[in-house]
Parts: sequence; structure tokens; C-alpha cells
Amino acid sequence: MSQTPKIRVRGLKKSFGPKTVLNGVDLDIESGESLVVIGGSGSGKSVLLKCILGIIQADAGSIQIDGEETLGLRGRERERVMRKFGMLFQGGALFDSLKVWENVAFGLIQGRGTAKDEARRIALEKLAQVGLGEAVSTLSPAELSGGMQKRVALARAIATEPEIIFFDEPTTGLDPIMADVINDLIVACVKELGATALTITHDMASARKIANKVAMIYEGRIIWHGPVERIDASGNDHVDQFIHGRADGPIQMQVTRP
Ligand SMILES: Nc1ncnc2c1ncn2[C@@H]1O[C@H](COP(=O)(O)OP(=O)(O)OP(=O)(O)O)[C@@H](O)[C@H]1O
Repeated sequence: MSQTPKIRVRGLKKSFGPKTVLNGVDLDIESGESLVVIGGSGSGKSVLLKCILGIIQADAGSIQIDGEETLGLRGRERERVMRKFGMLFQGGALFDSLKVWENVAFGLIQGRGTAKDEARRIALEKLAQVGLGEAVSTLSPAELSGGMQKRVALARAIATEPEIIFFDEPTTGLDPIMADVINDLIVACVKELGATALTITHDMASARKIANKVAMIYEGRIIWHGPVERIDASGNDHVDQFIHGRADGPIQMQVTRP
């Protein structure tokens, strides 16, 4: 008998006014799996992630975490489920008014009530895990390069040792070498935690490195889902066009010309 998926999404729908973004998304993420969702700009990757996090209210469907329905959860009940999650936001989303270590410790102090000294100790440990020393810990995020900021954001995402981590475009804005360093760190950190990971990206190099499973979203549905090793022989024209970055094919980008 197969085990309950860590995350099970069924028939998920979300529209904004007349615009349907998610039109019946079905997706399972098994415990310990690293799933990367790929898809074009505006295909609904962020909306899907936000629906699972409860930041956006879905219109219909089901989102189960460890077999528990979370779609209608509010207040304390939602907070309880959300404690299972860590998140690395696009752009890092660090607070410039806080020092680096305070950013990393934020969820521990605010969310878990960890004492400040203990939170600082954990923050330094997590910073070391992503290759940042104590000297960096007292700086402001604004004093760091983009790559270092991503490392800090990663240290923050893993600080509470979450069961599930979401990565929103983790390599956006980085040069290819730094992007690869971040990919390696993500793989190492997720493995160390034994966490389940969901990443959204259109960076195929990143997807190949991070994923053991890949799902492609198109026109509001998951049109292909399989092991990353099978992506080059998916037999799906949409996937083929996307991974090779071809303008011609079944996916037509809407380009408005003046
Ligand atoms: N709060 C909102 N109100 C109205 N429309 C929204 C809202 N959030 C997202 N959308 C629309 O939903 C569609 C999907 O957006 P989404 O951000 O999920 O795309 P994406 O796949 O993450 O794209 P990208 O790769 O460019 O980040 C877009 O057309 C966007 O304009």
C-alpha cells in the first residue's frame, strides 16, 4: 500500500475575475521528494504555491497536507499546519532593518518563541551550513551581494527545520555559477533535513539539479508529471518546447506589438 502523500492537490481551481489561472490542478508530492514545477511566465506557478500556503484562497478543490484537508483552515488551525513549512521567497525578502542573524532567527523568535541567545546560536549554525561566517551575521542584508542574500534567505528557510520547504524562483537574478552554488546548497540542505521540497522555476538548469520529480503546468492544469530523468524523453510536445526554449511549438506566447 502506498503511503499518504505529504501534499495532495486535487481539482484545484482559482480565477481572478474572468481570468482562470488554475483549472483543476491535480498533484501529489511524496514525503522526502523534491518536486519542481515548471511552466511559462504567467502560467500560475506562484498562484499554485500561494494557494497551498493559504496566502491565496482557492475557489474549489482540495489541498491535503499529511492527509489533512487545509483548504478551509483559518487562524490557529492554519498556523499549526503552516509550522510545517519553510519558504524561500523570490528576491529573498529579507528585512533590511534587521541584521543578517536576526533575519535567520526571525521565525524562531517570532514563530516558535525561542529565546534570543538560543535563536542566535541556531542562526549562526544555519549560516555556517550555507557557507557564511560569523562576520557576516552582524551585517545588514543591504550590505551583501545577491548570492549572499540568497544564502541568508536559505538559512532562514531551514532555521526552523521545516518538514516542507517551498522555493520560489531560487536562482532568479544570479549568474550561472552562483545559481549552481545555490542549487547545490538547496539540495544539501533539503537532504540534511529530510524535507519535502516544492520549487517553482523556469530555470531548467536549476530544475535538473534540484528535482527528482518535475511537473509542468500549462493552461491551468498539470500536463506532465514524471521523474526528472524522463524529462528529455517525455513524449510531450509542450514539455519539449519548454525545456528547449523554442518560440515555435504548441505553446504560443502572447506578444503584444505596438
Ligand atoms: N492577486 C492577483 N490578482 C489578479 N490576478 C493575479 C493575481 N495573482 C496572479 N494573478 C494572475 O495570475 C496569472 C498567473 O500568475 P503567476 O504569478 O502564478 O504566474 P507564474 O507562473 O508564477 O509566472 P512567472 O514565472 O512570470 O512568475 C497571471 O496572469 C497573473 O496576472
